[in-house]
Amino acid sequence: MTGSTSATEHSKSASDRGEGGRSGEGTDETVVSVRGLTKTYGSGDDHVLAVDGVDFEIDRGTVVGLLGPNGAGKTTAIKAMLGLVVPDEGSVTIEGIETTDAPRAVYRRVAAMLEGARNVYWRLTVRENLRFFARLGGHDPAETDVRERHDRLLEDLDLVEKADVPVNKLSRGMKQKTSLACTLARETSVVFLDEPTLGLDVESSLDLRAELRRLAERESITIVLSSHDMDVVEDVCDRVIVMNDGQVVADDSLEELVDVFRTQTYRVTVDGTLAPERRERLESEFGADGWTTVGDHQRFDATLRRGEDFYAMMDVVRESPCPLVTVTALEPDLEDVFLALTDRESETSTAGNGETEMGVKMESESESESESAFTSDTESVGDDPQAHTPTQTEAADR
Ligand SMILES: Nc1ncnc2c1ncn2[C@@H]1O[C@H](COP(=O)(O)OP(=O)(O)OP(=O)(O)O)[C@@H](O)[C@H]1O
Repeated sequence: MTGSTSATEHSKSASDRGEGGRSGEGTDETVVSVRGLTKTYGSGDDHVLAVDGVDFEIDRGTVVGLLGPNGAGKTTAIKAMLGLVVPDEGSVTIEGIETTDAPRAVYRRVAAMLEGARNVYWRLTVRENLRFFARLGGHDPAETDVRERHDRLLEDLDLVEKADVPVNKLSRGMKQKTSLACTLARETSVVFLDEPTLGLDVESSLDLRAELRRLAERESITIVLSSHDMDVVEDVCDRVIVMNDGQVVADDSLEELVDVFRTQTYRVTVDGTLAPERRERLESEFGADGWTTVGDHQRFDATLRRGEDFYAMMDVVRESPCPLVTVTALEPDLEDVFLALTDRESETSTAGNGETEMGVKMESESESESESAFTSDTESVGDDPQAHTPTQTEAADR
């Protein structure tokens, strides 16, 4: 895909300059290392190449946004990083430990919030949940440092007043915050978060973003998050990895990625109305969108994949009987970058809540390799959490 290639090339050159690209040889600070990761589901004609030779490294204390359209391979990559999927080829290490060699040692170093509020025990209070999840990870909740950690989480996530309230009596946003607090209830090196701000009001979302930044900056926790809320990604992430068709199509600092597209997003205004065929051509060849009519003028926006596309697009406009009025360079946002990279503008669906679906969805997964103990943290307990049967690892770790 042209757009992807061009952006990746930019990323690589930025990386060569040491300005933000992170792929390459690991360093002492490398916490997550993914090398040549390949995973195929099924076989024969029905096989799906979900992840295709993915490489990246993540340094300690970095907040990484893993983005990509539906089916891009994000979930599979995350599951491989958690040790829930066995790669066909390649390897994943967490703090130097191969996930396939020592899954239990890896579980102690990672935590994940994969299904939002569904991973906590609704009949237990917020504090009881925190204590439970700390114990699950081998920490004694009565120890001073664990207690202090829980108090701080309650404080930071504005849950102090609700600490002794059963989770099923909380609002959706508070459940979500409880879930995040439980994910952080024990000390780990890496935290994977799927849509961490989903369902939160603006204030809670901002609190949570601040907490994530604090965790990364003060506690050097490495965070990998997926979100379809580009504001969250722009606010919280140091770095963005974009996947498409099983491959990494961009991996760079947020600033570099947006910079790459800064000179490539335009608003074009013409006098009159372009013919439908010409409009269709601008849409299909240059991704024109945002069509608006203002008085006698019509305008559209386009984020171009290559510099030379600008001239080609202007030729299409100039061939029309509508005189060109203005062309303005626009400041792109991460969503423009994402759409240009993944070439999926027309395919990107809109969820019922009006938000664009770009994040990881974990809920419908059920596969043979996922029976590992890690799922204990992510088990859906719905309305009857007490019915939960501890898995082997829960029992072993208690
Ligand atoms: N258990 C499975 N069995 C067969 N195919 C699978 C399985 N899990 C994922 N796939 C396929 O692998 C590809 C990558 O899926 P994956 O879930 O990793 O992508 P994703 O980027 O997380 O997508 P989404 O955002 O929709 O969750 C898709 O084509 C998907 O249909």
